[in-house]
Amino acid sequence: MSYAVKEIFATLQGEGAQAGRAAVFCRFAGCNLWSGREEDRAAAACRFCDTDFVGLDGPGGGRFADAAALAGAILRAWPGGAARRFVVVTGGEPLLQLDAPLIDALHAEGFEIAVESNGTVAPPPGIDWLCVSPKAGTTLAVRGGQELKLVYPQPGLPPEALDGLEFGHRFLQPMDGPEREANTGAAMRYCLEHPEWRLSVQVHKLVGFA
Ligand SMILES: C[S@@+](CC[C@H](N)C(=O)[O-])C[C@H]1O[C@@H](n2cnc3c(N)ncnc32)[C@H](O)[C@@H]1O
Ligand SMILES: Nc1nc2[nH]cc(C(=O)O)c2c(=O)[nH]1
Ligand code: SF4
Ligand SMILES: [Mg+2]
Repeated sequence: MSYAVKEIFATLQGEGAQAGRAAVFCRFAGCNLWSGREEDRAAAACRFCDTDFVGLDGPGGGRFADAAALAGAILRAWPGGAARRFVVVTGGEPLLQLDAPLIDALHAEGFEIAVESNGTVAPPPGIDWLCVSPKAGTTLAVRGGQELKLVYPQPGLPPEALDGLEFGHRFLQPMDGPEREANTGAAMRYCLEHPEWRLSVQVHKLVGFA
């Protein structure tokens, strides 16, 4: 299978339990919950997205003919040596494209593989760190993983609705947008009253990196 990739770049993970860790980000093009076009946002299943995942035109983006070609591009973007190689596969919705050949090729290059998913698509085996960020009104195809990261607040999806899921870490990530400050305060209050949840601030936006 070929892969449609918006961008590949190295930066620090800005969110969740791995925040601060060096990573190559591989952002796949396309999502099943929004076309990515502003004129479609109001009618989309996911309406608060902060990301441009349309097209192949970002830094390092393009169409990759096979897993070896994409894993090679990801390795070339890794700034460090052989130790602690870490790739964050995101999008768009990465589980529309991430498959066993790419997982095997990245593992063969020594990468630990993290995935950022909306949880509506069943993951292939072999992912080392699965972060699921559920979206109100959608049906989860995933019941567990390493990290649950709920954008907060979401009308129709209170944190309590996710009580039965099996994740090692639970984060509330304040919804960015015009209400970010108020949403951060609300998320803090929820975490204080429900200590099984922790706050995930999007460090890259605060510090000003990608
Ligand atoms: C752009 S998404 C891509 C991965 C996948 N489609 C998903 O939604 O999890 C990456 C992360 O950003 C979060 N996110 C998107 N828009 C956001 C916003 N406006 N404020 C805070 N987090 C946001 C998502 O919930 C997800 O955890
Ligand atoms: N620094 C940084 N950390 C991130 N963690 C998840 C991101 C994403 O867009 O999936 C992201 C991102 O876009 N930048
Ligand atoms: S599911 Fe993820 S990539 Fe898709 S629109 Fe929502 S936040 Fe953006
Ligand atoms: Mg982002």
